[in-house]
Amino acid sequence: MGFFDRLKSGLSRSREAINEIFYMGGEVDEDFWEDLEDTLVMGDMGGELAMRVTDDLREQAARENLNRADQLRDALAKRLAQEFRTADRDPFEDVPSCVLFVGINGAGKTTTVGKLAGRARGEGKSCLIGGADTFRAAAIEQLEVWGTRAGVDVITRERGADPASVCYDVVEEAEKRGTQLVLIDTAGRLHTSSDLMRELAKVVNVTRKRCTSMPVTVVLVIDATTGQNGLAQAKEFNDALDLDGLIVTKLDGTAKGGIALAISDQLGLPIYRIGVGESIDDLETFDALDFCRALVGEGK
Ligand SMILES: Nc1nc2c(ncn2[C@@H]2O[C@H](COP(=O)(O)OP(=O)(O)OP(=O)(O)O)[C@@H](O)[C@H]2O)c(=O)[nH]1
Repeated sequence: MGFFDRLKSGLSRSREAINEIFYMGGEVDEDFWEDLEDTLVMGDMGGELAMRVTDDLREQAARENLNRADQLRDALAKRLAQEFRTADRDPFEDVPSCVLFVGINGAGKTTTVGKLAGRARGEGKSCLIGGADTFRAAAIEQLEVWGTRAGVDVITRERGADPASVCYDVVEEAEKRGTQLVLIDTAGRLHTSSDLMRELAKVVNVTRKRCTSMPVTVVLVIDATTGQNGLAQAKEFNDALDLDGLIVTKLDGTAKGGIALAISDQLGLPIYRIGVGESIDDLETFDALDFCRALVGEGK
């Protein structure tokens, strides 16, 4: 299955709900607008965004005399796409670059680091992975497996070592080697644990301070299937770490997809990549219009 089909299949829950209103009568009436707004809210986009988008589309329909639902489908995708923030810079393309990955347990950080390292090597970029998850021996092993798969060296320390010191080591080694892309995996943590968040802030600050030779980007990896709770998570991480952007994983799963939009919009953060599967190639550059067409049902 190609990337777009995977994304479409992952977003089928949201799309089916939207399909229902588009197929219902055909003629746009008051019920259509109400149903549209409700469906967007149910798709995890949040009430304010759903209202704003519905109101704008309603004005457009009146202005352009679009009175059949099927005429509005692509207009909806285009309108939703405008809500995503765009990135000034792509931290995986514009090298040299150092990227720190943060997020709750199981969000997909390690997998994403592995996929990005594989992609970088495929493009002929030099890459180094830092394993700053020193809490779990299994986490270090998992990262090493990904490093071997991608053909990229992993710098880490023994279990229990200070994670900030790993960042220090990996930046030093990257500078010595002239590495183009540094990817640092951190330990998963609950956004509600203030001690762990403080420790993570230290890791981020040490890296930002130590790494003067290249820009440091802090990326929150978020599992799209977490629904509305994802927004609360993202807010906590952003408050503690001043995030630069997002990677949304598991969009091939049973995600509603709207949460990606809600977070990007509310926190003003771009989405750099999306994860659409577990294997090394299942990562794509985010394209807002493609994403919204998969969500709304107007595929390429
Ligand atoms: N379907 C699907 N599964 C994914 C995706 N990304 C990651 N996973 C799976 O999610 C699970 C957790 O991924 P990890 O990369 O270990 O997550 P993590 O954030 O590093 O987890 P911690 O080390 O506990 O913090 C694994 O089983 C991955 O294969 C994705 O885009 N799609």
